Amino acid sequence: MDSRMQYFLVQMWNVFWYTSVVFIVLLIVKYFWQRRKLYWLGYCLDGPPTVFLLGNGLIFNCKEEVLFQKMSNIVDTYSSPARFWLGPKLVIVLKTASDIEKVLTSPYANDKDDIYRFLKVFNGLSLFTTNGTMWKRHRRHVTPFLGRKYMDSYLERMKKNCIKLVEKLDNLVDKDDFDIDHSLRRCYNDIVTETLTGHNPAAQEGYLDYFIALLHEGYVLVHARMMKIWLHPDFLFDRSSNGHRQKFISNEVREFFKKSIHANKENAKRDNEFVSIYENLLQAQEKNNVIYKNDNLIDHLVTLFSASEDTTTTICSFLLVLLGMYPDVQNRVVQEIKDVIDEDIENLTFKQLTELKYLDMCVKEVIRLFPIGPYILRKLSADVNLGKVVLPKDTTVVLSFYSVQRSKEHWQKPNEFYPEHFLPEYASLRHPYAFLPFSAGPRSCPGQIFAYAAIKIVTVMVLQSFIITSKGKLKDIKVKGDISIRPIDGFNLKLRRR
Ligand code: HEM
Repeated sequence: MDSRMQYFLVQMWNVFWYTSVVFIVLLIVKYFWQRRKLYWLGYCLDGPPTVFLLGNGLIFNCKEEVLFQKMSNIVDTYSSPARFWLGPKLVIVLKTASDIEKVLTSPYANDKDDIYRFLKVFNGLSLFTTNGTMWKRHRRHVTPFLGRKYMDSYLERMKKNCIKLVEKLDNLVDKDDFDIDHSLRRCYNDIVTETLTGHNPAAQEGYLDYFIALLHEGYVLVHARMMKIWLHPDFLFDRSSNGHRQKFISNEVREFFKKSIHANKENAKRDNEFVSIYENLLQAQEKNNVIYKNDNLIDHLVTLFSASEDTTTTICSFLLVLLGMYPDVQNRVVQEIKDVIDEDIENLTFKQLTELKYLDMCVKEVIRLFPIGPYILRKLSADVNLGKVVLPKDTTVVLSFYSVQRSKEHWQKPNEFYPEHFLPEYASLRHPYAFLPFSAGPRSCPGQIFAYAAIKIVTVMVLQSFIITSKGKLKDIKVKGDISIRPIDGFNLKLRRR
């Protein structure tokens, strides 16, 4: 190769190299520009003056009085166009019942924060991931089928699966401590899938263990992405091994629902009494195609499934472990079950479940201590007046339900398992926004009736057959948080035949 040719090639290489560098820099600038509002500068009301990292931003924790003095400055700065466009997103963490009430009753706090976009990979366009009119349409479409009217029919399916659960647990009687989460998760996967699609996937026979493990991996990936700034760029994440894995899991989940719907159609001739949520959604869509048009009902199924399977399993596991730690409470629940239902599970109705008032108090106390959604994020679509200060449009508010549900101001024994917190005489005096496990307002959880029914029926049937014992006390439970809160050491307990 002569020297001119060599010179030419070197120059070409340099051009290629510098163009690539400029191109990559431009891509990074474009990404940061587009996503600039995903970087937080936050202020947390009511707390010692510390700084902590929440997901992808710094939150300055300071005393409420100090913050409100500073607040007018902050709000003025954010109202200036330069800071508004160039500065990081403004995040305010609210921890008091009255502040949370003002946000949740405002018509300008119904939109989810941008960070929920990472759920789209699983949930598509559905309740979790949409805002505005599209969200309203989905909400009107889905919520009726989670109402009281349908509970007796769902209860029949729940009972059948609980009978199987009791059979399976019978093999573990008098054995060493074991983690109840595994058996409950299988049971709730059967309950939820059957309610949603009409098909029972036989999770309790072990047919779904691989799928359950995949699901958990999927939840962990989504949560990690929400929390870690370096996993945010789609361009990089989609090409990473985690990105490929997430896509694979998402496809598997969707395939699972398509197969379940198909399997139910095959079985429909044998059992045509039960109408699944999918069939109801389909009928409603056919009747009101213009209003309810959603290209993919699978998005709704995946959303309802992911919203219910893990939450009910986790809360019920916490409840059984706590009943094992507090035998007096367990005995009271057992007595109440005898009084209201006796042994007559076959004829058990949804109404009877609602009459189990003490069990209800126990479930509430567990969700108070371990709220599955310890905080939620909303983006304000207009200024919201907190009284002391006006939060500007586009602020992200973090509503910390965990703080308010453990606050001395509202609870006699904030860090203890004390179902009496929910005695009507105490509950009626409490601030209505001091207990918000299902959030409140138009975007509150539409599945709470279903959740209470599913948790109560499993507890009733387990307690009718077994005495639970678990070691330690509430204070010994150390929790970790991924997409839900769960104990680091698992939900360990021991069973004896009752
Ligand atoms: C103990 C169980 C449960 C708890 C503690 C719980 C809690 C919550 C909370 C706090 C929210 C608000 C989230 C936010 O605004 O970011 C929510 C939303 C939601 N939940 Fe639940 N949930 C539970 C069970 C269920 C069940 C069983 C279903 C369905 C059958 C369900 C379906 C949903 C849906 C679809 C939303 C989104 C609502 C919307 O944005 O319009 N949840 N849940």
